[in-house]
Amino acid sequence: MSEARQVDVVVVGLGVGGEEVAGRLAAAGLNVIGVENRLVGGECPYWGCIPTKIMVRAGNALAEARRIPGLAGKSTVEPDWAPVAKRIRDEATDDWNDKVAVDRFTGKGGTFVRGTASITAPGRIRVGDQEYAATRGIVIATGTVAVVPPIEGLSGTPYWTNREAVEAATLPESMLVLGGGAIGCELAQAYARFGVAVTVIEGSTRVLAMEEPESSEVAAAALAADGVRVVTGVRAQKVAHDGSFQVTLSDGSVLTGEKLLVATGRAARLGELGLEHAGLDPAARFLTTDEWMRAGEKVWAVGDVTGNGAFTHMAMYEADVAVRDILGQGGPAADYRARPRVTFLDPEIGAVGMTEQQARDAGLNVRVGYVPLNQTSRGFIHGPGNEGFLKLIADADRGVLVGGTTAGQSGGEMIGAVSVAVHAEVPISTLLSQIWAYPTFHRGLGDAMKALVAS
Ligand SMILES: Cc1cc2nc3c(=O)[nH]c(=O)nc-3n(C[C@H](O)[C@H](O)[C@H](O)COP(=O)(O)OP(=O)(O)OC[C@H]3O[C@@H](n4cnc5c(N)ncnc54)[C@H](O)[C@@H]3O)c2cc1C
Ligand SMILES: NC(=O)c1ccc[n+]([C@@H]2O[C@H](COP(=O)([O-])OP(=O)(O)OC[C@H]3O[C@@H](n4cnc5c(N)ncnc54)[C@H](O)[C@@H]3O)[C@@H](O)[C@H]2O)c1
Repeated sequence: MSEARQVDVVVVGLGVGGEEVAGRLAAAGLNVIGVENRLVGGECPYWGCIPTKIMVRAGNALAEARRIPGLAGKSTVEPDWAPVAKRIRDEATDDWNDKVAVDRFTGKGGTFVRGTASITAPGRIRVGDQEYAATRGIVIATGTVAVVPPIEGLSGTPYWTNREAVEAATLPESMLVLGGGAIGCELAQAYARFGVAVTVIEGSTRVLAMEEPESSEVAAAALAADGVRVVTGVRAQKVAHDGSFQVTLSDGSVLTGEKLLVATGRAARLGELGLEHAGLDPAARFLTTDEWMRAGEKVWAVGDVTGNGAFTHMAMYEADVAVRDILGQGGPAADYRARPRVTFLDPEIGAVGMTEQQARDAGLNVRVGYVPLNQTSRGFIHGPGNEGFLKLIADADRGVLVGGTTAGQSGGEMIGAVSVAVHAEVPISTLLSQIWAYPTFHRGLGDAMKALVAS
């Protein structure tokens, strides 16, 4: 092994969070090593947000065209996956090539190392034969991978995760989806809109189980409207593959499909990082951090690996906090009260902060304002495709919103207004006196505010 190379910072994993940290520290003049064992940019641009939202955009165009009868005449829709696969391959991922992203990082003055990094001692990282001594510290941004549950027969089969589902140049005739969370639901609807016969198998009693129950109802109805079969409250017990998949469920029934997509959650793989050499627990599920993203002595962690919310905007947010801490710039520490999320179904389901149940569990004096979207002016105007609702959650004692859900057309955009209110703790009295443009979807938030104070 060659002698340890002295640097300021080593960033392990150059996904969304790591690339942001490494790039900004390098641009600030630090001597930064960025290590990535797959593609710089991580899951989001190559197998996550961007390609799946390209699918969603295409599927939504088909769905909107199918709404023309009754609204604007006749339509004939002939779905074709080829332009979607082409956009993903050529425009979004450069055929899964990260040269542009590597150049972006080195252009800021960083040193890129392709390989798998592990900690060998406090402040020390090894990649292959080279050791690095990081005087300022180490940033761990290694993300998560798809969880593959220990179901009998599954591991030996050619099941898909989000990666194969995103890389598919052609579509199967049928697909079973294990898991009705964000990944399962989004991919199920997108595939179904291109003619794939999709069945979602969700172990808990409802899809999108982390969100409001009303969100689960809207999501289940939307999937059903696109021909997706959703079975809930059953778990897969056995998987067999003989060209197609047979999945035996806990109620004894057997489902078949050409492909099987496993979308049962994500896990940080901490066991392979040598964390024990830095005084951290390699058996933990996630790396616990303080409000400055410090996981230990001269160790920071950002993104999915912290378990604070597996979203690109969370990785970027935590990266910003860590960078400011490393550079001694101060500013606000991490604050998770107004964590937004959007499930990109049609209708979109935006949410921020607490659900009603979370607020009740926290012992708050909860008030709820609820409005079905089709009872708002814009919902009525919109007609077909106007499913959804607006739900606001208030802490009546403090007179502020602590959460909300905006399900419907532009639900992901509408949640921005609720995010501001939760983040800035805008008094409900101020929100009530706000003027909401007519007839926008977001004007429904004014209706929900009135329903809240009347409740
Ligand atoms: C199908 C899908 C759709 C999604 N859609 C959305 C969405 O619409 N909106 C949203 O906000 N989020 C979405 N997400 C989540 C989003 O992709 C993640 O939250 C985000 O990528 C997390 O960034 P990260 O930097 O923490 O980790 P990652 O992007 O996972 O990057 C971590 C990187 O570290 C590398 N690495 C790991 N270990 C090592 C090691 N020892 N040495 C070197 N390199 C290593 C990995 O190869 C990886 O490239 C989606 C995810 C999936 C799977
Ligand atoms: N629009 C977005 O922002 C977006 C989109 C996709 C993914 N993501 C991120 O990625 C994360 C992971 O997504 P995900 O959908 O894989 O995970 P998830 O945790 O959101 O959902 C997994 C689902 O699988 C179910 N499940 C687990 N084991 C099962 C089994 N054996 N049989 C049947 N069902 C089972 C769970 O009950 C759960 O509902 C999300 O939580 C989110 O943070 C975000």
